[in-house]
Amino acid sequence: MKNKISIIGVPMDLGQSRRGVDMGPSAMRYAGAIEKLEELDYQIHDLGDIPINRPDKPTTDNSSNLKNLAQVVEANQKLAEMVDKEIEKRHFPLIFGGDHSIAIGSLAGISKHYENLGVIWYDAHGDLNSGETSPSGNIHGMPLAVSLGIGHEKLTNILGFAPKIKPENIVIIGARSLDPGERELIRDRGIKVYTMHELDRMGMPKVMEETISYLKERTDGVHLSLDLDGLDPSEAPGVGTPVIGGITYRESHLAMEMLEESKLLTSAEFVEVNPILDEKNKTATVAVGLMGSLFGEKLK
Ligand SMILES: NC(=[NH2+])NCCC[C@H](N)C(=O)O
Ligand SMILES: [Mn+2]
Ligand SMILES: [Mn+2]
Repeated sequence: MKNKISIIGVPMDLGQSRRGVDMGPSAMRYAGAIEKLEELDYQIHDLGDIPINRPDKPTTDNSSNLKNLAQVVEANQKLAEMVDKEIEKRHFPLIFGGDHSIAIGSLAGISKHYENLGVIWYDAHGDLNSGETSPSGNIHGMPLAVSLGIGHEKLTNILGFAPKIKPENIVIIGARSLDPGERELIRDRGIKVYTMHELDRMGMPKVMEETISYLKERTDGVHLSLDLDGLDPSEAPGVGTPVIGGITYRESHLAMEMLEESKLLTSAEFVEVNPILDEKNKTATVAVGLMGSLFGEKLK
């Protein structure tokens, strides 16, 4: 029997302020995501895109500085419910963003099914802000904190429980732009982080070996949340918050291949692809290439 992957597109751009990232799911489909996974002999269930309620102009909640809070909550609620159902059917959820605020819904739906869900956060950023520490009010800078139960109650309490994950089950890879409040949280909660400094010193093979054995010991499922801005902007230019000095294309493929070999992953998402800021759909193409490695494309 073929393994089943359920693809859910989330055309969300309300978690940040640059338009176009809502076209990420189409860009990845256009770059051949479905065909690639089918070639790798998976049975694909493409559930299409979740409808997003778009306000005429950006809204800010009176009780907080969070932008478009109501719409972000609504979309993540829907996403969480869909992900939950797919896992119940024993399908592997693969989510296409959209900005990174959608990880709130993914993690809500997934974490219902695990005691100790592990999370690999492949990103230039920590996304560990809350309303109090955020420099921008953009919810895409908050999903990892929200999943730890930190932040606005409407976000932390999606599906009616919090927290979704434990700090010791998180590994951040590729960080190079952390706000002061995020650094504090990482220190206080003991979150494992491989910054670009560690990547340079240790190399990707060692970083992934350590990540895999660390998560293998303590988790019963692992979600990969891959923000394309984790890669260097020369190789993935179509992102809203690029930071130079990132992970290379080759290192990223190796990371995906090592994850595939580990058989640890139980869900994944690819986020922050913005075709308007891209060069000829390069970033979506990189994302689809990485999916290939993650799902077993290599010469054996
Ligand atoms: N998912 C992302 N690209 N996040 C970028 C966050 C940038 C910054 N730390 C903020 O809170 O606004
Ligand atoms: Mn990022
Ligand atoms: Mn991110």
